[in-house]
Amino acid sequence: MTFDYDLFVIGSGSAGIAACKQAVTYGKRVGVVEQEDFGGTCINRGCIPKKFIVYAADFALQNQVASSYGWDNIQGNFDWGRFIQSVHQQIAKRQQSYLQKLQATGVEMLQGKATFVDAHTVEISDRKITADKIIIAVGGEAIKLDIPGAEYAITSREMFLLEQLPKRLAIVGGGYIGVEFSSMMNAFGVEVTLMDNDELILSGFDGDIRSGVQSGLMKRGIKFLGKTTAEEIEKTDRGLQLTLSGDRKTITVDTILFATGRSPKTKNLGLENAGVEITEKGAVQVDEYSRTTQDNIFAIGDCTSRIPLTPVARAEGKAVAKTIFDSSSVKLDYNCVPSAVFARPEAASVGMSEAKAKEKFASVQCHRTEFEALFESMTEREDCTMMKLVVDGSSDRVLGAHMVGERAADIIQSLAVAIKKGITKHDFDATIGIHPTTGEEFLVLD
Ligand SMILES: Cc1cc2nc3c(=O)[nH]c(=O)nc-3n(C[C@H](O)[C@H](O)[C@H](O)COP(=O)(O)OP(=O)(O)OC[C@H]3O[C@@H](n4cnc5c(N)ncnc54)[C@H](O)[C@@H]3O)c2cc1C
Ligand SMILES: NC(=O)c1ccc[n+]([C@@H]2O[C@H](COP(=O)([O-])OP(=O)(O)OC[C@H]3O[C@@H](n4cnc5c(N)ncnc54)[C@H](O)[C@@H]3O)[C@@H](O)[C@H]2O)c1
Repeated sequence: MTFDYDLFVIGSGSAGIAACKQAVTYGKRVGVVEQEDFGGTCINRGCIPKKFIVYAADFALQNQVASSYGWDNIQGNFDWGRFIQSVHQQIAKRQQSYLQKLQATGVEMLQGKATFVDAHTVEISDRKITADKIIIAVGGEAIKLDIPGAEYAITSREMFLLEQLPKRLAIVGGGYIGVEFSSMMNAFGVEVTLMDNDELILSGFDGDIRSGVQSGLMKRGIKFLGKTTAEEIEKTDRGLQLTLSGDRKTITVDTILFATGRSPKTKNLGLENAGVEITEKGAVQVDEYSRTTQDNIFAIGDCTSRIPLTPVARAEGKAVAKTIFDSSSVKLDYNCVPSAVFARPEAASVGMSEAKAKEKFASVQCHRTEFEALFESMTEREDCTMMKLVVDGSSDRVLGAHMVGERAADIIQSLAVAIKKGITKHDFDATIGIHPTTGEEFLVLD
């Protein structure tokens, strides 16, 4: 049987594009379909626009302490409308260059919503295309709580479309998105109330990261409500009235952000027509080679709910194209995937948390420090830096590294290479640092 494509990819996000780019290197006929903006979440409404907002917010934070460094009369006027417009222009420019580069590789790009007709056929509008192999890379979407008045709340997607900053913002969910937006919005002067089901923010991270970031946010005036969720939203003439769980107290705000996680975008994709099964939570069921329950169909990225991060999505895309078209199957190693929370204070981690390590190893040693960074010592701000190495006591191998503080993401990124390679605490001690930096403190931990 002949097909229109050797490989057809549904979804042009980080995962789908990486798969396309790798597949064309084998001289294959590759097509990709996108129902929204090419490039997916990361470049259009995720990591990239978010990082621009982090940079904008940093000016506000630096301005607050500039007088400690001899600066007078720092201008304090921030024009969100002008700024967010520039962000969208920058995104459009990046998207254009992204599209041109992809087109140049010979990948055919189609616009529209794809649904499966059968295991080799996909329908896009009224057109049917056939492919030998198909990759599902449809990503995820924010979960909206099912509570009365939920229609008045927004998700991270709409945060990038705000025409003006709210005066009062409530954020439900203290994970990556809730913490990052509470940090950015607080820097712009927005009154932020953050809440989470759990006692501490950032579930899944090492305990010292959770408490370190939480106390850093609270010192900056963010109000945190632990073991709390939203039960009801009502629109009043004073704003949005949010009823909290527990004692059913209410708070009134201008904007409510739901940031309680994301779910795979697998509904209405016709997966049942193709024999592709999903898990209870809607993720496409895959094996370690990203194969679905149908032989010729694969799934990668956020829609598989493995580790929903851009670099992982990209790596899965590359690996699956190699598995499909190279002679050997490529199994991705999910150990030591670093990640960061771009809040202020910033936090980053790689490898095992102290709690995880203690579950797995008989003897675990933690080497930890907490100090005031050089930059902060000239100011009256009380930001604290925390660094921690989790070490297997019997082999001296470093199992995890965790940091809260300036440049945590970049520092942990570099340590990730060494830790993945099996570096020991002795190797850290034997390495000479760069002075004066924050990172050098990882090399002198007691
Ligand atoms: C606010 C926010 C900030 C983030 N920040 C970071 C960060 O700093 N670092 C990081 O590593 N990760 C971050 N992430 C996560 C990261 O964006 C995702 O892990 C990554 O984009 C996943 O890529 P993907 O290709 O799996 O999915 P996506 O990028 O979501 O791409 C899926 C694409 O498929 C398309 N699609 C869906 N269904 C169909 C269909 N039926 N037909 C055609 N097209 C379809 C969608 O329109 C979408 O464009 C962030 C996410 C959010 C929401
Ligand atoms: N810097 C980054 O790499 C980055 C940034 C943003 C998003 N992301 C990715 O996007 C994904 C989604 O982010 P997210 O922040 O929406 O999810 P998340 O899973 O990181 O956090 C969700 C939080 O909401 C809480 N929660 C769940 N239900 C709740 C409820 N009903 N009431 C109150 N709290 C509730 C959870 O305890 C958790 O702390 C992340 O898992 C991450 O992979 C990454």
